[in-house]
Amino acid sequence: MTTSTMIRARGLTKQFTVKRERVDAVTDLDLDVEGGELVAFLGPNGAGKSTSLRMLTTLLPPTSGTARVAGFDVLADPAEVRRRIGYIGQGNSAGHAQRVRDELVSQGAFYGMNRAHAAARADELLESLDLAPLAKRSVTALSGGQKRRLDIALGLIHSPEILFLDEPSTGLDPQSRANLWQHILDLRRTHGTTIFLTTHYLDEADQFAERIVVMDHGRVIADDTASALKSTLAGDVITLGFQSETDATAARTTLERVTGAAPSVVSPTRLAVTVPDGDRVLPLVVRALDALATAALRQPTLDDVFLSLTGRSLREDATTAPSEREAEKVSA
Ligand SMILES: Nc1ncnc2c1ncn2[C@@H]1O[C@H](COP(=O)(O)OP(=O)(O)OP(=O)(O)O)[C@@H](O)[C@H]1O
Repeated sequence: MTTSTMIRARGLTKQFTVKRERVDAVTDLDLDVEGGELVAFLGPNGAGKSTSLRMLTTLLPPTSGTARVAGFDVLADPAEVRRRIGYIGQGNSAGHAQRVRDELVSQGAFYGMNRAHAAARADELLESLDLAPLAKRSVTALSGGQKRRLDIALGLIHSPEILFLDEPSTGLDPQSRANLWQHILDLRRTHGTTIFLTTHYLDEADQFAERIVVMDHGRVIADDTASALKSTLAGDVITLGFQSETDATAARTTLERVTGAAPSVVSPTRLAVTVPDGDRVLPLVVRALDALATAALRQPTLDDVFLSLTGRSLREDATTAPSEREAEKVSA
């Protein structure tokens, strides 16, 4: 482990037993994160992201395997790990009826900071997270986006070297999401904080994280930059919509013959196929398929990467059509 390695996990595994059945939540997680990296953990519901985060933050003991975070072993030295990390879970940590600034100062006291030090740090964070005008407001009177920013301030009060965020932007409107991301990026730029977060929003992971770790069924199935992951799918994605599941199923053989590529099932009535030269292939596909309802051509997204790795879509609502250059309607 080099001095700047912030996370080093080897064979990290967590099994739960639910009604005598074994649940393999995380299996053999190997992970190295260097100081200053911004890593996004992606995966469908139940993939094992939160369980991984909870093991790395000492909240959950692993069934087997090891992890060192900020230089300390999560099992042997949990207190040392906690001193050096911030963790913001899915629920709100900021839930009390205290005033915003008082909540921060109390949190500092929890970490053993003296009052003057905690107050000075609270003021610094209120400023950098755009919360200064709300310092005297009761926490319960904050909006969702403001509360999430306060959560982040609470996680940062003791100046951690690494910040873990579990779905920081879930439930926020697009403007608050963009604002929150601005703050996360600023933090990294100004303090060099290592940031490890989970998200369901593929677009924000694509845009902001320099490294994407994809998890499925408790295992890491991809780990690279967004552009490297997408470039493994060199070419264009043709997405086709059908009136019925029967039509979609019947079209698969023809589609494979015309394009020379195996189609993926996006939803019961939607197929996708990746081809090197979409402009040339799309008209051939449209001519060959009678029962086609919609056809669209676009660049690959992270969802296409997941689809090609697993045969399933990462979108929570896989039946929702993508907005990008959507559907030239070709037949009814
Ligand atoms: N305390 C627990 N007891 C039993 N099973 C659990 C427990 N916590 C998680 N699991 C199971 O472990 C698996 C992984 O769950 P986890 O919450 O880590 O997934 P996730 O990727 O974070 O999902 P989401 O995106 O929905 O938050 C799931 O099958 C889940 O039901």
